[in-house]
Parts: sequence; C-alpha cells; structure tokens
Amino acid sequence: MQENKKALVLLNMGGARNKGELKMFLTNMFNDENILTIKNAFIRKMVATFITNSRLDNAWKNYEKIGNFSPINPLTEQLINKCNDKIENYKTYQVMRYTPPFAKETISQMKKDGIKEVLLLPLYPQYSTTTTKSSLEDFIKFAKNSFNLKIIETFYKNDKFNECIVNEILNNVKDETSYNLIFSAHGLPQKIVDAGDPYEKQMNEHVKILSEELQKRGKNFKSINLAYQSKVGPLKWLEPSLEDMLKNFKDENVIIYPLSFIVDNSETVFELDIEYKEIAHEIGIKEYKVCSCVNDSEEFIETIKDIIKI
Ligand SMILES: C=CC1=C(C)c2cc3[nH]c(cc4nc(cc5[nH]c(cc1n2)c(C)c5CCC(=O)O)C(CCC(=O)O)=C4C)c(C)c3C=C
Ligand SMILES: [Fe+2]
Ligand SMILES: [Fe+2]
Repeated sequence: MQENKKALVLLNMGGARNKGELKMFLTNMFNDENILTIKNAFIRKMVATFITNSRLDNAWKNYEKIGNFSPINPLTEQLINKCNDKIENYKTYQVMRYTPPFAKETISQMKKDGIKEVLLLPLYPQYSTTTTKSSLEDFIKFAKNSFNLKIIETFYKNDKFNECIVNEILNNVKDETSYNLIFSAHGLPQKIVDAGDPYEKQMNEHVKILSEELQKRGKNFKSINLAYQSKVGPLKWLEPSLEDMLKNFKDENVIIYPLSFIVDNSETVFELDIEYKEIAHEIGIKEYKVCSCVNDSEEFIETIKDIIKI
C-alpha cells in the first residue's frame, strides 16, 4: 500500500448506534460550551445532565422508528471508504464530535500512520459556532502542535457542490413549476445568531446562489423558500419554522432539500421523512418529497476533490 503522509479529516457530529450512545450523544452535546453557552462548567454539566435525562426516553422512541440507529455513522464510513479509494495523495479519516470515533483516538492513529500534514474538512457547508467551530476546536485541542494544519471553514459557495444539490432536486421532480421548493436548515437559538454566529447569513446566501443556479438552468419552481427545522427547548430559534412554512402549501406540492447536512441522519430520515411528512399530510399538502443528502455520491467525491484543491 502506498505510504501517505497527508491526511484529509472529515469532521461531523456523530449519532447514536444504540440507546447508550444516544445518552452519550446528548450528554456530550449539552456539555459543549458552543451549544449550551453557560460559562460556568459545573452549572453547564448540571443542566446538561438534566436535559439529557429528561430527553433520552422520548428521543430514543424516534430512533426506534428508524431501525434503532442513526444512519450518520454507516453513511460517513461509506464516504470515508470512497474517499480512500478515489482521492489520491491523502489518507482520509473521520472524527465525530459527540460519539466515537473521537478526535483523541483518530489523532493517535494518524500519528502511528506517520501523518504530518492535515486538511480539516468539517462536513457543514455553512459555518456555525455550534458545529464548525466546535469540531475544529475539539480537533485542535487534542492535536496540539502535532501536524501542519490546513482548514476549510465553509464550502457553500463551491460550484460543484451546488451542482450536486441542484441535480438532486431536479432529479426528484418531473415538472418543477408545480412544486414549492423548501430548503430546510437545522435551526439555531436566535441568541447564538445575535451573538455573531454567521450561519443564518450564510444560509441566506446559499439559498440565493442555488436559486440563481436554478434560474440559469431555466427551472422555475412555484416558489423557493428557506425554513428551519429541529427546534429544541423553549428559547426563540431561527424562523420561519418548517412547520409554519408547510402551512402555506395546503393542496400544493412541496419538495424539501435538507441544506445544512451532508450525510443523512436522524434529522432527515426521522424528522423530515416521518415527522414532518405526517404534519404535511395533516395540513393537506398534495405531494411531499424529501431529497437525499449528497452522502457518498460520485458527484460529492468530485466535489471534495475540488474543495481540497487549496
Ligand atoms: C440544543 C441545541 C442544538 C443546537 C444549537 C444544534 C445545532 C445544530 N445541529 C446540527 C445537526 C444535527 N443535529 C442533530 C441532532 C440533534 N441536535 C440537537 C440539538 C441542537 N442542535 C439535539 C438534541 C439532537 C438529537 C436529536 C434530538 O434529541 O432531537 C443531528 C442528528 C444526529 C443523528 O443522530 O443522526 C444532526 C446532524 C446542525 C447542522 C446545527 C447547527 C447549525
Ligand atoms: Fe442539532
Ligand atoms: Fe431533532
């Protein structure tokens, strides 16, 4: 086997493989200062334990409906394997933030493999302190000065990436003029945005870029919209919510593209495919379709090759 000294590290959130890992996921997530912005670590830990314990059983019921595990891990593994098959000069690794494989173990393997140069690619197209920053800080904390690091912070402006998205949307509709397109993004608490998180601004820019790309191809959806899914807790989150957005489309067709995710996960296969589908049915939406994430598609591997040409 060819000896690689350069690593491409894909960073993502992780997800539950079983109920024990869901508890781990929630505990680690709510202990993350980027998610729960309580400065005092002791109080944050108490609140994290409280939220985890009160959320666990109900949250697990959702995973039971999708086969008792999140698809994020197997799909990420498929993506890593394809990168290792198809991307020359780099060995590709994964690091998850809230469930294994964690930064510490992957970094120790990378050192054993003799890696000197590392390119970090968080699998979040738009930058958020809650995702991108959190994952990068976590990697850097454990890597210390072991590698020569390069970082890709966002890739929502990448043309190849946007071609993948537009192709996936258009492959799912025969006549786009009869569909309302909704870009659905994972929500964020408004106070995180007010504190300077660029996620909402980048999400708006991303929707504008994609709308222009559709227009260039002569594709005219009935409407193009952005909405936010997955609100957790009582605080104000980004609006409009996906639920409110769906209410505009009684008796009409809707196609959803999950814009904040690269790999399908519980928020797509449970929330979008099951939970919001039921809501859409209650509202009286005629046809409700959900696009797949780019996952390990050939087109996305080509996109990664393009992104890492830095
Ligand atoms: C409470 C705060 C949360 C913030 C802020 C948040 C931001 C955020 N999350 C994603 C992507 C994913 N989140 C996922 C699950 C998930 N997210 C939260 C909470 C916040 N997310 C919770 C509590 C959960 C667990 C499920 C639940 O109990 O509802 C996942 C799915 C992982 C999986 O298991 O498949 C993803 C992916 C983004 C992109 C984001 C901010 C931009
Ligand atoms: Fe989340
Ligand atoms: Fe959720």
